[in-house]
Amino acid sequence: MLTIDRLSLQLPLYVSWWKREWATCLNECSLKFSAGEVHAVVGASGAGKSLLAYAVMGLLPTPARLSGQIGYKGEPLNASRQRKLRGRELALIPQSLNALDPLARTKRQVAWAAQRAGHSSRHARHAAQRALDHYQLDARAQQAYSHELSGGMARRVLAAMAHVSQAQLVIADEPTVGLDPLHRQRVLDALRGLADQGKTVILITHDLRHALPIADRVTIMRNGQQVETAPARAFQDSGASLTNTYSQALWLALPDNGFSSHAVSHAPQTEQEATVA
Ligand SMILES: Nc1ncnc2c1ncn2[C@@H]1O[C@H](COP(=O)(O)OP(=O)(O)OP(=O)(O)O)[C@@H](O)[C@H]1O
Ligand code: NI
Repeated sequence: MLTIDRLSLQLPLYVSWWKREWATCLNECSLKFSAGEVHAVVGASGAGKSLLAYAVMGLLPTPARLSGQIGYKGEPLNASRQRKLRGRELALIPQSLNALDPLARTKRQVAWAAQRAGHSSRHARHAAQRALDHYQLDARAQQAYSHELSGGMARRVLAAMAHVSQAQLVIADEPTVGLDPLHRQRVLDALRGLADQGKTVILITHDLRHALPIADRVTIMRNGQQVETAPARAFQDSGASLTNTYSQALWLALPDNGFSSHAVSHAPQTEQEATVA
């Protein structure tokens, strides 16, 4: 469905106002995402998760140096295809709440997302209403402008927009940050539901604990590199079937597993270090 092959990304880093260097933000990432699965991409802040999402959607900042291949349904996903499919076949629930249009009320904004996906305007209004109800956005929230919404409400509006897009591929970038447990569960269940309908769902999160119950596979990222891709069931007991010490440390650091956060910060960066350690 979606294949990422040796994707590397460098972005400019201004070491002083006249001197620009290129910082490697993604380093030879190769990933495959299949229809019908929730594939979680998990890593600490700055690991490169959002940039991976932007690279797939064609929303990287410029200038950027990108190498490697991205394929979608067997064909290269180039810039013109990304433009054509974005908001239709490819949907992103962005991490930043600034993605909401400050000049449109909630309901209109969700209806636009549905219309963009190809619904007639009447259908779009219905689809928007269903999605808004699903995410428990009440009449007041539906009439509100984005600055009048709480962070958690705004995040649910973004989820509703992705929901109405009818996309084949949904990338949800930290979709549950700031949500209470009930709403978090609704969003996660909705993502699982999309995968069960045969769609491809990429769940980006720093929280392995929330991802595991709905994920089929998990990719752990660190410092722009993909550390390991494993089935979600590998994250159990002592994590012995995980091949990488950092993935194991992330798993063991979860509160129910002994809470050894020391292990995460001291996990070796590379396999080479792991052998040395
Ligand atoms: N527009 C940009 N220009 C330069 N560097 C950037 C830009 N956006 C991100 N970076 C750098 O790329 C790295 C990865 O960023 P990214 O946003 O993908 O991390 P992330 O894994 O999504 O983190 P978080 O969990 O905090 O959202 C970071 O070191 C960040 O500083
Ligand atoms: Ni991010």
